[in-house]
Amino acid sequence: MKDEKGILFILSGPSGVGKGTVRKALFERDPDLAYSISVTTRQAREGEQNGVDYFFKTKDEVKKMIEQGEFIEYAEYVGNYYGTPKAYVEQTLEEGRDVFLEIEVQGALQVKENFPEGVFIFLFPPSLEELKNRIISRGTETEDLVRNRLLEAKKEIEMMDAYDYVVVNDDVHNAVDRIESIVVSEHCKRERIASQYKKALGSVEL
Ligand SMILES: Nc1nc2c(ncn2[C@@H]2O[C@H](COP(=O)(O)OP(=O)(O)O)[C@@H](O)[C@H]2O)c(=O)[nH]1
Ligand SMILES: Nc1ncnc2c1ncn2[C@@H]1O[C@H](COP(=O)(O)OP(=O)(O)O)[C@@H](O)[C@H]1O
Repeated sequence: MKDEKGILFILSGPSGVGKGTVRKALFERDPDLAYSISVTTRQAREGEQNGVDYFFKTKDEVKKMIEQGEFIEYAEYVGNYYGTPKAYVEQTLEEGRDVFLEIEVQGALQVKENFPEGVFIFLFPPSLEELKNRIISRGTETEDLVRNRLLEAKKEIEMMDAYDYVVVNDDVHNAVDRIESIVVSEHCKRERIASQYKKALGSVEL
């Protein structure tokens, strides 16, 4: 086990902005990062796997988990529940690994209350028009749901001042570069690197 706890990063932003795409590209580059798999009541999309993309549960199962305090945060989003299981996040941070949450804005604001030391990153679309194109091109939503998600997106963008960082997702590689820089600077800020050097200095005889 490492001496220091990992850092909790919260990647948030409107549906369709590219959170999933950017997070997957980031994890390919940095396999030491840990991803917290959320629980949801929504239907699995084609190709999605239980326990990989989400833990797919019924409404009753999720309500029970809420009652038993098993979530760090949860939110109802376009008719479904989404929540972050507490045990995995706490245990993984204790082990000294950085954990990423990929969640919508209401949930991110709840995390801020319970984990103020978390690092909050808002992924921003190059434009609302491009956001709409991305939701449509993904082809997972009906016309009504696209509209609901865009209405939600407008409200979510208004909340971006509550975040520590705003990253524009114009290009996936650029967005991942920016997020990697944030991870490095947060580690420097917490002097984890400096404290390792201090220990090494202490062992040198002058
Ligand atoms: N609050 C909260 N939001 C989540 C969680 N997991 C996923 N979400 C968000 O819920 C929204 C809808 O997710 P999903 O149905 O998978 O659609 P997509 O992200 O637009 O592909 C997205 O903004 C997700 O980031 C969670 O555990 N808690
Ligand atoms: N930088 C980008 N440029 C162009 N298309 C993108 C970019 N990032 C993501 N996309 C596309 O936008 C759509 C929505 O991305 P997704 O990762 O599912 O978003 P979210 O998880 O935020 O809902 C997908 O079709 C994805 O391939």
